[in-house]
Amino acid sequence: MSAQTRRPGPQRPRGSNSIQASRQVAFGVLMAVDADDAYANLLLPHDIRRAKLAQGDAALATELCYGTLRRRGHYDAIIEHASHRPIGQIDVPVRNSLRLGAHQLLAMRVAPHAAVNESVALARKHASQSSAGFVNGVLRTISRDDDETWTALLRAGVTNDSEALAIEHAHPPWIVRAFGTALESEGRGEELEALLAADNDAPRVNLVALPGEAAVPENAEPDRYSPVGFRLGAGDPDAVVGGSDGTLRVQDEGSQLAALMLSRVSPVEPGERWLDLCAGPGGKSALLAAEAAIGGATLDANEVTPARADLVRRAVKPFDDIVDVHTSDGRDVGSRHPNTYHRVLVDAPCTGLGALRRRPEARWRKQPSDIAELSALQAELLRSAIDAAAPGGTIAYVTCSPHLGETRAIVGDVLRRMKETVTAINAPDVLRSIVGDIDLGEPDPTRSPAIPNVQLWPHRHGTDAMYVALLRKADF
Ligand SMILES: C[S@@+](CC[C@H](N)C(=O)[O-])C[C@H]1O[C@@H](n2cnc3c(N)ncnc32)[C@H](O)[C@@H]1O
Repeated sequence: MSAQTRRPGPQRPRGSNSIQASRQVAFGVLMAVDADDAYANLLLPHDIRRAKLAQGDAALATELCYGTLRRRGHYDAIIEHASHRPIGQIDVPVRNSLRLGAHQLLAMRVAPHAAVNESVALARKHASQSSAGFVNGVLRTISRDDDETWTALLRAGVTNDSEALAIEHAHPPWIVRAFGTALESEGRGEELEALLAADNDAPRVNLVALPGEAAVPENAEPDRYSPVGFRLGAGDPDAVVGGSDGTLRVQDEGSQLAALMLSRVSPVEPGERWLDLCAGPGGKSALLAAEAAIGGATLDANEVTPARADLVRRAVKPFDDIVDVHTSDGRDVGSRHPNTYHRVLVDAPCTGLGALRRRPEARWRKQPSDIAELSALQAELLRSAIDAAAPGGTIAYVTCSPHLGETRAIVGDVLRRMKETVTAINAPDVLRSIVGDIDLGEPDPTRSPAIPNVQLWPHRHGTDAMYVALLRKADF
């Protein structure tokens, strides 16, 4: 790692030039995300433990880090304005000191002198004495106005609505447009602002109690929709999960519903064979395995990346008598095992645009070009899943993205090209049979074929923006 990208070490004693441990940890993660493409949600908990932060300091480090990363593009635009320099021309440690300072000045109730002084100290320590003066000057300029005023200033430079929303809600404009298009396709374009705002709220930790193995704890708050999901009112989720032998797991409610829509689409016949084509790290495999065990079915869980296949093995450990884990390219599974499986899940690799609220930096990393690359793979995996399905079998196509290029475009194309082989099952009806009443968008009647799919949304359902389509293979 170069001197420019060096990450700060653990907690240091405080002094006139010292930096509070929470800021040190947050800054280290910002640096690793910027310079080494690290994932904040994986690195931050590790660094908090390493620095032995007490609970309050850990919460502060989390807000500093996630808050700064979520609004990074917004702060960059303000920094460029205040410094008259493109963000890409500011050294990595200097720009991250500035971002951290900007977040404290504009979005947190931190005393301005503390926000400025600690960012200056970070720049002095991780860059140079001269950069400390630059950071001081830029942050003092930023501190003269509040976030509302800066936002109005940035907005004054744009003329179209999606760019204005992008500035206000700190999302890249192309993502705002993609979300707008997806909502409009359900006749819900007016919900765009609520969706963008929901992406900026950290989600509460959601858990699943694997059916047949564990019950929702009595003191827990049951999920709004998932019959096996819950949240903890108090208590440490890690401790609850750790003490459960793998039968209580952290899992978004939307992911639970996607797995249950496949396992409960029809009564399970003993001896059924199920396939999870893209299983890593194994969250849905674990829930499918629990459901399979109850119904007398077996599960093949496939994952192309060996390290992620190991995570699947760990996730399905309570069910190792009925689950086999394989490490194949899912695109080959259909030709190798044609007409074999009664239920197939394709939880396709996707942009993850539906889970931006839990991956703070992700929105700034994604590119529109990711869609074209992924959609070719998604289509191949879905075709392989259809080949692998037994006659009369069910295929669930799932993405954690609402981008129409990854959802309806893929399913619509398959339905058109393979209309002799597959038909769409009414997914909203299947979901309602599991959860009761739920407010879902209507399929757009102007699109052909109209696909009765399910699109969940953070702002409406409190879940990740999970997409589910169910297909039935013809019974030749
Ligand atoms: C969205 S994730 C699946 C999440 C998983 N179902 C869960 O709930 O934990 C997609 C997975 O597909 C895997 N993958 C990517 N390309 C693949 C391929 N060609 N064949 C099989 N798996 C693939 C990725 O490594 C990733 O683990």
